[in-house]
Amino acid sequence: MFPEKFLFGASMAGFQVEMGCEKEDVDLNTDWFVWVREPENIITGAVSGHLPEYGVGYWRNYANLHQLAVDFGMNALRINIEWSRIFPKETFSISVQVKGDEQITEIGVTHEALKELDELADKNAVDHYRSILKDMKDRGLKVILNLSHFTLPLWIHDPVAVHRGKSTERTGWVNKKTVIEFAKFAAYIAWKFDDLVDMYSTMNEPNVVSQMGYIMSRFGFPPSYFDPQMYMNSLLNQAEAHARAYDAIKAISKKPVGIIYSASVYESIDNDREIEENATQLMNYSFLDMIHSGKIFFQQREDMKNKLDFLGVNYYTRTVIKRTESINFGPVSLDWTIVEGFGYNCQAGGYSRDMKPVSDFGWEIYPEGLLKVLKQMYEHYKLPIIVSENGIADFRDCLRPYYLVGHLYATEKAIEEGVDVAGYLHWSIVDNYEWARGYHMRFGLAETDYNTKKFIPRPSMYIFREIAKSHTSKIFLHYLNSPYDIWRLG
Ligand SMILES: OC[C@@H]1[C@@H](O)[C@H](O)[C@@H](O)c2[nH]c(CCc3ccccc3)c[n+]21
Repeated sequence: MFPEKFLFGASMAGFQVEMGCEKEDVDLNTDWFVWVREPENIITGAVSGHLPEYGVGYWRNYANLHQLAVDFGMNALRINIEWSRIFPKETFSISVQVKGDEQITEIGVTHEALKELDELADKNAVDHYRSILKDMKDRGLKVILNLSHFTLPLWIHDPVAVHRGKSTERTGWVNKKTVIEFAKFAAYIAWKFDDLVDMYSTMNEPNVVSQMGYIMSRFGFPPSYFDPQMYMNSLLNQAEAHARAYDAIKAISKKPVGIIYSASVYESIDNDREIEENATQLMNYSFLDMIHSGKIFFQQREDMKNKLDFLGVNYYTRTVIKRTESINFGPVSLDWTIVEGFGYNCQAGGYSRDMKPVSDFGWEIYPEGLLKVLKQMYEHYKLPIIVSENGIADFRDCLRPYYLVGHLYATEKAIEEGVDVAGYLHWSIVDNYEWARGYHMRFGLAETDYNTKKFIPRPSMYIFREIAKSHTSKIFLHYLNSPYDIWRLG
């Protein structure tokens, strides 16, 4: 059974759902807004050519989406506040007390600084986000507020300039100054919204931002510039930014503050335990260790430890690896590589090499991996966990019922085996703008009609409601495993 207070909900991101109704709802001031319409990216196929301003329209029709959540058994939603909407212009001029330069160990945002930030802030955006969060609360939904979800204000990041190798100050998370500006933003959000927030997350998937930005530079994420040193700097700066934002929020709020991290389970094709441990350490633990134990690779930083009250774990599928001759790039060296035909690397709409079904996105259905990763993460950090993203791109909703039951069962089983899981947030409640893939990928429990902005619940959404109401996934186990024999969770 799921605990009485278990959070059943969904996650969303501002850039992926807000725009779509009126012209004035469009936020022109982010790196992603510019990136997805950059001609080079569209012509080369790096991005879909779809534009976010034709999307869900949540900025205007948030009440419908919140009511849909309530109607289908949800008691929580995760959304983020777009930094660029609150501060469309730079905040460098606001002075705060900063200790350290190479290593920023403390940032003091005084009340004076908050009032000055209030002068710069877009008051309509502040008020509008307050209406959105208040509407969630009024309908009995818990508010899980994330601050940064992939997008950065254009005054922080010029993705095309970086992509072209041009010299610019606006290098996003690679620039140390971004740590200070993010701490100001975090303090301001806590100051203006704390009465409407139940839990904070500082950022979504810092590891993905760095990996897709500076290593996997052919997957359409800004700035798609292969540079291992920039990869490392962006990771380290995001870890420091999290720690300073954690302190800034805690100076104002008593609510829990965590981070949302993209995790996978790393399985060797030939039972090579050593490379599984190496991959898990590098990909799942190395970033989070920085803000949990203060371990920055081989250095200890007291100002970075104990900066997590909970962990948001985003899990979609596994990663199968095999040993290789060590590959050294910059500060990182790998003795493993990813094997095609499993996990994220399958043929869309087909089957994995283990004959497990694969989504429209080419991701293998592997709920066993969620059970494993929840147990690994809890064993390693002993922190409360929320499954903050889990879902499948499946326009026809023919795989999602199996995916949903399998992963909710994995979550329920983890709880029964002693893991402190406080919630499950599906990705996502409605179809939305899928970054470099635009509207092609449909992750919604409900289908989005992008013409009418109506949401049509898919069959899976009724399954979600029954599980949320009965507080167990076991009512569906018998019906939703055998045809595909997807999982053996024991
Ligand atoms: O791709 C589905 C979702 C995105 O829509 C979310 O914004 C993002 O938080 C998120 N992360 C992941 C797993 C890592 C990943 C990110 C982007 C592309 C491919 C894999 C999947 N998703």
